[in-house]
Amino acid sequence: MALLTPNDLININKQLQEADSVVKRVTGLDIKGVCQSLYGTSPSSKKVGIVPVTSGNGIIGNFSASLHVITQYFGFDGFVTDMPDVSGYYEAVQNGAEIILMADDHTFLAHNIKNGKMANNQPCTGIIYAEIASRYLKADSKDVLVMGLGKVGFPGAAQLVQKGFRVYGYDPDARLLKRAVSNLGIIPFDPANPKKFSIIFEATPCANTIPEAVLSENCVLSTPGIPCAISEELKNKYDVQLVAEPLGIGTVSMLYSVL
Ligand SMILES: NC(=O)C1=CN([C@@H]2O[C@H](COP(=O)(O)OP(=O)(O)OC[C@H]3O[C@@H](n4cnc5c(N)ncnc54)[C@H](O)[C@@H]3O)[C@@H](O)[C@H]2O)C=CC1
Ligand SMILES: N[C@@H](CCCCNC(=O)[C@H]1CCC=N1)C(=O)O
Ligand SMILES: [Mg+2]
Repeated sequence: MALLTPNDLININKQLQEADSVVKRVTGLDIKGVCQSLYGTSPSSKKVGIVPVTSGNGIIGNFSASLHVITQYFGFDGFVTDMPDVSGYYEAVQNGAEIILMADDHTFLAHNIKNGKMANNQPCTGIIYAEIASRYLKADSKDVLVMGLGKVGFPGAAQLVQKGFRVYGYDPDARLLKRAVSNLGIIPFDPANPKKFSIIFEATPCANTIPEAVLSENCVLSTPGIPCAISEELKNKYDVQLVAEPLGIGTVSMLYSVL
């Protein structure tokens, strides 16, 4: 499980603002607008209880505080409980939380205790980053490249297939590539025989996963992957429209999916 570090989350509000302006440039919508079109739900100021969890590797510095900033940025009424774990959950419900946000080392969930809906961060992240990529106003074809077909990448690839794109996918894990080809009907991308794309979605925990040969001028790279999939040098050389943010875009996708 690739865990966030406090350093990934420094000044999350500025990171959200920067990501929002790229999303607007790429899709014509802001992040909230993409969520509304994805889930058909509208903005809400619902009370969100953020519960720190000490299990496993324990509390991650800046994590709960960042979730608080994220809920406020997107217009929800968030609060972080004083206590963690079971006591924190009890405190959140006692203080009127309608949605609970909490994460251990394996699962980051949003649970709407009023309507029973529950969301998992991994598919919600893949779906929204794929949706942003698919809405690139200047895309010159329906071809899209997906790098990484794991817990975030596979649901993102499924979203792109569902929206009628011609999805080329790659993962060095042959089992996962085979699963995506047989379950989603994607085209296995051959790194030895690359082609250029204007839309790329990446979801891997590795740097430099995007070969220069697939980059076209002004292409969109939509990636939740940490560290970033592309070097600053390549990003500048091709003027890549990079949509990348460590926590907030995936979280607001979870929140809108449980409204
Ligand atoms: N920004 C955000 O909001 C979020 C970011 N993440 C990050 O997204 C990344 C992916 O997370 P998961 O899908 O849960 O991990 P995962 O381990 O389930 O999947 C990652 C996949 O990438 C593949 N991969 C590795 N190198 C590759 C390469 N060169 N080309 C293509 N595929 C390659 C691996 O074989 C693996 O199947 C992690 O870095 C995680 O921290 C996860 C959730 C939210
Ligand atoms: N238990 C800790 C939070 C652990 C979160 C681990 N999961 C990740 O880092 C995932 C979530 C999005 C990106 N990576 C706390 O409450 O402070
Ligand atoms: Mg994110």
